[in-house]
Amino acid sequence: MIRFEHVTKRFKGTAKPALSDIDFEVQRGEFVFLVGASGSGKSSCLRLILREDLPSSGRVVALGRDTKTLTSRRTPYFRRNIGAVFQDFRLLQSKTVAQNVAFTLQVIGRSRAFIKDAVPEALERVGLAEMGKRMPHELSGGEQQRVAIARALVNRPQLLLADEPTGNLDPTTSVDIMRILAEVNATGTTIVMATHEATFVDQMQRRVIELREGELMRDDRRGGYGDTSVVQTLQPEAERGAAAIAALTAVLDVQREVSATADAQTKAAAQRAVEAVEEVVDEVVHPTVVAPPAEPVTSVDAAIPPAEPLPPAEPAPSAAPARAAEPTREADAAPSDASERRRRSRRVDHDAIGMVDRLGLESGDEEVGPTS
Ligand SMILES: Nc1ncnc2c1ncn2[C@@H]1O[C@H](COP(=O)(O)OP(=O)(O)OP(=O)(O)O)[C@@H](O)[C@H]1O
Repeated sequence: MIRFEHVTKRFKGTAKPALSDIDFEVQRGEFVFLVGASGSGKSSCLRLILREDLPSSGRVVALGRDTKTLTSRRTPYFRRNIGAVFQDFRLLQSKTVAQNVAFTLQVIGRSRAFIKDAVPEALERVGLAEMGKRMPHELSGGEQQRVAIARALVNRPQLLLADEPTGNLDPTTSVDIMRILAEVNATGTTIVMATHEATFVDQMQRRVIELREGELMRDDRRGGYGDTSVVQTLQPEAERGAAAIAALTAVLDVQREVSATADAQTKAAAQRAVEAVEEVVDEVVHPTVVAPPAEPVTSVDAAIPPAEPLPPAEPAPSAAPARAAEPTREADAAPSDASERRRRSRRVDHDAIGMVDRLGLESGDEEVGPTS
């Protein structure tokens, strides 16, 4: 799904690279936390995956595409398979909740029938089924982030990138967001999330990649935020059943398209296909699916079940010697002025350049889909 091969990223006018010789691989269906102090290179990693930047050396392969050989013209198509969520939500303030979610689909030319089904479905998924007509400023921060997640998911991306999605939220609201992300991951979407939130990282026990000053310090299959265990790079195994769930997601997509256009016989065939895949998925992955809590979430501990226990991992044959000795709790500190300025300028860029530029193409351009 994602592969970094000896990736170094240097920015003009900086003495030290933002990323130095980074190597890791993310498999389909994984949930990966990127942790590290402010300035350690987390956002740079996400920008490389989204092809908002290119590596200075090394290779970034995402969804089967080498981002260096992907042309700018085809990049918008590539990005359609990647949802992105940011700390500052980035909603279009002049549009309603439903219009925000629909906008991405309109930009990429989805049919009206598809949009009509997909938008309420996405809002329902994040618990905002009743709020489609509200304006963003009428929502709480947590609700705005849920809209942003619905928007990121509405086109059923294979990969969701989240850059500190709970950074502007209080702890209880953050729990809601993490629960939604855990549920999204349980339905097969790969998630890479940059975060400073030690609590969630410790509690969820997912894979943790730790960066420090642009270097990869730790890659733990089931890590905590401040884990100081021996540093090693592990080859992750495929998450159980993730491929099957991804297959279901794909079939449901087809079914939704079909139900908008096809005749009764085709619809019935699509329905049978869904049921067959659902059966397989249920058998294969049922134990790993995260069930939403029956009660409203009241505490961090009760909210997000940790990942299932793993069979003992084989030691990595080429385990690197320990480079990390200390947890990076300093990441909790407020971001520097420079970092805040950068964050703001990125936001302005996104709003100004707009989703149309990110995702839209001229008519007649060729579709570029993922190859893996
Ligand atoms: N466009 C840029 N030009 C110059 N330097 C940059 C640029 N973007 C990032 N950097 C530098 O690269 C390093 C890594 O930055 P990055 O934003 O990836 O860190 P981060 O871990 O995401 O930090 P934060 O948690 O504060 O968002 C920092 O030293 C930063 O100043």
